[in-house]
Amino acid sequence: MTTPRLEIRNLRKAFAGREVVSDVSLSVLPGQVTCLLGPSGCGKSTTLRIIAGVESQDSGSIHVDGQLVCDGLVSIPPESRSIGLMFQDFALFPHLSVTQNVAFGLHGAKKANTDRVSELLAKVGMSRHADAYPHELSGGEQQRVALARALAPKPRIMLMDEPFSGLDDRLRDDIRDETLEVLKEEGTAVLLVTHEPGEAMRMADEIALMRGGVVVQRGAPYNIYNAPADREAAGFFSDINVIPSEVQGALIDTPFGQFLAPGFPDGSAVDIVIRPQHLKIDFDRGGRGPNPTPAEGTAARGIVRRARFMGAESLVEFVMDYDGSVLKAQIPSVFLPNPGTPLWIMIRRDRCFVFPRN
Ligand SMILES: Nc1ncnc2c1ncn2[C@@H]1O[C@H](COP(=O)(O)OP(=O)(O)OP(=O)(O)O)[C@@H](O)[C@H]1O
Repeated sequence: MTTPRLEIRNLRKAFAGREVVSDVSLSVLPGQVTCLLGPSGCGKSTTLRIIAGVESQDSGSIHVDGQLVCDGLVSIPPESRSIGLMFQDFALFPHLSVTQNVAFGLHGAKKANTDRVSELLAKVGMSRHADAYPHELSGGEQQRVALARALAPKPRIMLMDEPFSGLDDRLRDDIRDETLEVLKEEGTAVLLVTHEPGEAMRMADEIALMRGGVVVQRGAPYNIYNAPADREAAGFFSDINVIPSEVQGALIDTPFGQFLAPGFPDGSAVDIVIRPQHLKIDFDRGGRGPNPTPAEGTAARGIVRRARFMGAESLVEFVMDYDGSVLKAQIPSVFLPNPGTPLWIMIRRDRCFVFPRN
């Protein structure tokens, strides 16, 4: 089994008696990108600062390549942890050129350093700006130099805290992809903090979903998206529809047909959760609606409340006949029915999640 490049066990940290990191454990393999994803204030940055060594934990341990970096007794200083940092306010040194910025953290033979700086500037596509000063560069170019600077000493681990949030949308996608390519080439283990699910899905080999100081789920983006641990985890990645229901005899009766609910006791309240792109829509056919199908179950009628064109898809909201609740459907084409139109909705049963109601 590969030794994790970074391993965190049972990390805890409280500020003024309030625990903001509660029992966080995770590991990152060499060459792997793990995203610490969660809403603002859930303790992501604090976790990162503890790993970097600029904050100390109350308990728990951190190992790098199997070696203890800190626990309650030992603490290796930040500069000896072989950790590169790239934060949102990645400020380059304004009075140093691009080359000098990248070379800043390098010690040892001058020739080797010059080669390393050239190699990295080539990798991040900044060779022709080697003699420029930061104020002469665009935001994206500064970001590339910051990446080269952080990678120059060949850190074993790179910690990145919302590193792309200062960039505009179009540029951000390009820089993310380029950054990922360089990090993979260098084989660095990366722990990246973000509150944006899209960024985590794009960058991560593994996502650690954090909430209230706790990692609630870890897994590959595909698995987290398609098998969320709970209703909040499902809702963090996209809009969700919730159909509140009750279990009787391991079955849930809904306007969309029966669902299996093995393991739930009789009378327990559950939520059936489905993402808007997994609703299917059919026409009214003078009130007859569609025939039930085994895969999609029974259809239920709703009245269009609003339809919006979103560019690549359309978003249609329905007020459902059965209880007046609102369901949202995302349709991958231009589909803009008028408000008041009756339509029928089926839900893809293989895409539904059943969670106990909190
Ligand atoms: N030095 C500190 N002293 C007191 N409270 C702190 C300190 N640092 C962080 N906190 C608190 O700890 C909680 C978690 O903060 P943290 O920065 O780790 O969250 P985050 O998930 O990174 O959020 P964001 O995405 O907004 O940065 C917040 O409520 C914050 O106010």
